[in-house]
Amino acid sequence: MEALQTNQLTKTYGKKTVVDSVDLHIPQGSIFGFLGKNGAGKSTLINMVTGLIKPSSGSFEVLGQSGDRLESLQKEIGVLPDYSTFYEDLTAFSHLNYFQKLLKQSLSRQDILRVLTRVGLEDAVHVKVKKFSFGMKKKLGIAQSIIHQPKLLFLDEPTSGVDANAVLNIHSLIKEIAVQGTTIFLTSHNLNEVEKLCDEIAIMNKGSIQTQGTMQQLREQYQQVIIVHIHHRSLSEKEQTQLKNSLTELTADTQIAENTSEITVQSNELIPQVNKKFVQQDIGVFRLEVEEPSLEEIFLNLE
Ligand SMILES: Nc1ncnc2c1ncn2[C@@H]1O[C@H](COP(=O)(O)OP(=O)(O)OP(=O)(O)O)[C@@H](O)[C@H]1O
Repeated sequence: MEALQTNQLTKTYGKKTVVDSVDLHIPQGSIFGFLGKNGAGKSTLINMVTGLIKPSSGSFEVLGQSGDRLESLQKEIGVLPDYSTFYEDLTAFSHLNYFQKLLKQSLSRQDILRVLTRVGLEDAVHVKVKKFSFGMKKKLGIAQSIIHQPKLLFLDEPTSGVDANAVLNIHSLIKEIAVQGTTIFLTSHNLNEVEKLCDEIAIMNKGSIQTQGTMQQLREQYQQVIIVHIHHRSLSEKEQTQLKNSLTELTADTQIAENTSEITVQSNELIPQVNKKFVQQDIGVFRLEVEEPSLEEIFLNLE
């Protein structure tokens, strides 16, 4: 069973198709990263699969149940929307307490305090939400989305607007929740965050899924060249020229220098052959580092 599956899911507004025949398969227990430029259709897709808006066509299943019967699954799903609204006159504690009762949970005072501590709001338990900063509201939104220990958690931009320390805390919280078996659907414009946290990534563009896979699969699919940094023994100018000449047929670009050289090749298979050229010329290699493209580079090169 998959945590979420969409089949040709589509949403149109008038003549504009903002989500176009999307097929997504999200395995249970994964941290799934969902990316796309502003206006790509991410929130619209999330709003459909969390029951906020109705699809124009297509279908979806959440935790093995048809999307038509989403009400029965509300206790299994947690959502941190792109902007949360709160009862400003309630304290953080009262807010969560009210919310857990809405979800028909029976959490003790200690349970609620534990959740507030987990998101880093232990010093604001009795502070009214209207006095909260943006980052504190974000943390309260996360607390609200996890209070009932959902099996599937949608986090839309969980770290935007929070300070660096809180970002790290939220990242460890996300990993911890995933280890406990919750599937996480993470939308973020922070590509480093997605690269660091997610098992699988989908990139949406103009309503369609442009690409989907693990970071390694995306690298293989979109990597245009591979840059290898080779740290070697000191080379004389003559040796540098000889080495450069011997590498011409293997490499797209070579930057040979006295102690470290940068070799650009078209595929991974060429790396051992490059290494062999060093060995043949009796050039000891101390370290060989392969530079991999970041998700940011892949994302920026798409389209
Ligand atoms: N209720 C609506 N009526 C008409 N058009 C809408 C409606 N909601 C969204 N859209 C349009 O659908 C497109 C996708 O919007 P959506 O909010 O899903 O994008 P997004 O990928 O979440 O963007 P962002 O990263 O900025 O949050 C946009 O062009 C938006 O203007």
